[in-house]
Amino acid sequence: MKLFLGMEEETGVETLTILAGQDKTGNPEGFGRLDIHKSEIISIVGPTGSGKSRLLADIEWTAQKDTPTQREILINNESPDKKWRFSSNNKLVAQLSQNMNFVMDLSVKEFLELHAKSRMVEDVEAVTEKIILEANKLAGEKFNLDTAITALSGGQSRALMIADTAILSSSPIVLIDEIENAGIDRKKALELLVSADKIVLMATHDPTLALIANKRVIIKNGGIAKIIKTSPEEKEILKELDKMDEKIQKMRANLRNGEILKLETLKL
Ligand SMILES: Nc1ncnc2c1ncn2[C@@H]1O[C@H](COP(=O)(O)OP(=O)(O)OP(=O)(O)O)[C@@H](O)[C@H]1O
Repeated sequence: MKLFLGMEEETGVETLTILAGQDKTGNPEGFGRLDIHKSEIISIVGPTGSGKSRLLADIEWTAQKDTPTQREILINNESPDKKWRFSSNNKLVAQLSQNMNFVMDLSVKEFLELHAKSRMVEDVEAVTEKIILEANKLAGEKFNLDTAITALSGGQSRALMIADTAILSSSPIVLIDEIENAGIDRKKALELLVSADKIVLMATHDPTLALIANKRVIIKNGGIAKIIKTSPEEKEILKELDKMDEKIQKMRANLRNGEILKLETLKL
């Protein structure tokens, strides 16, 4: 990717491996190992309290049988270097969640420039413009470089963070905890992250998101009960769900613009 030229990028993570541990009762998990590759999306599903966030936390901490689940995380087939655990500059994992607020008094431009400079980007201007372009593709209402980051809406902040993570962050792994109501185009957000060679793990209950992944991890009682490959039939279902989603999005936009909803929108 052109934008990465000249940056001390290349974190070199090809695979993330999860080696099975135990569930809350101490029984072994229902799988042996899971290898996840660059540009792959894995979804994580399971009831409330079943352990989805715990799995994300195990990955973030690169667990070495030292968490309640006894799982082990490998990077490129090896026990990860300590640098991933303790470096703030070279983080393995970027987290995206529903709650994202800025507290600094900066414009979007100043914020992105600061980050770009810290990443030693050569053409700061081109990169900041690219991020805002991509962020505006994800957000409902457009914003510009002069907008104060504290003035961004929840959806705009998340759009900005996702575009920033995809384009500027060196973290090869992105963990997403429930972005159902994030007020952004979630599908485009995932496409953007995956096109930047990230490994994406996403806890979700939304079928239009869960089925984008080629595999989904089923969590029960604190353990991975099984790993399901998304079937061709499910991919067909996803296409239909996307059509429904498009109609819902259209009506959402109509509502936002103060329009009266029309039955014909359903027939599009
Ligand atoms: N294998 C395990 N052994 C022991 N404790 C576990 C295990 N897995 C999860 N837990 C604990 O169970 C609790 C609930 O797990 P967690 O918060 O990950 O659930 P969740 O699926 O993310 O829930 P929600 O959907 O409500 O966010 C946490 O305190 C977590 O540390």
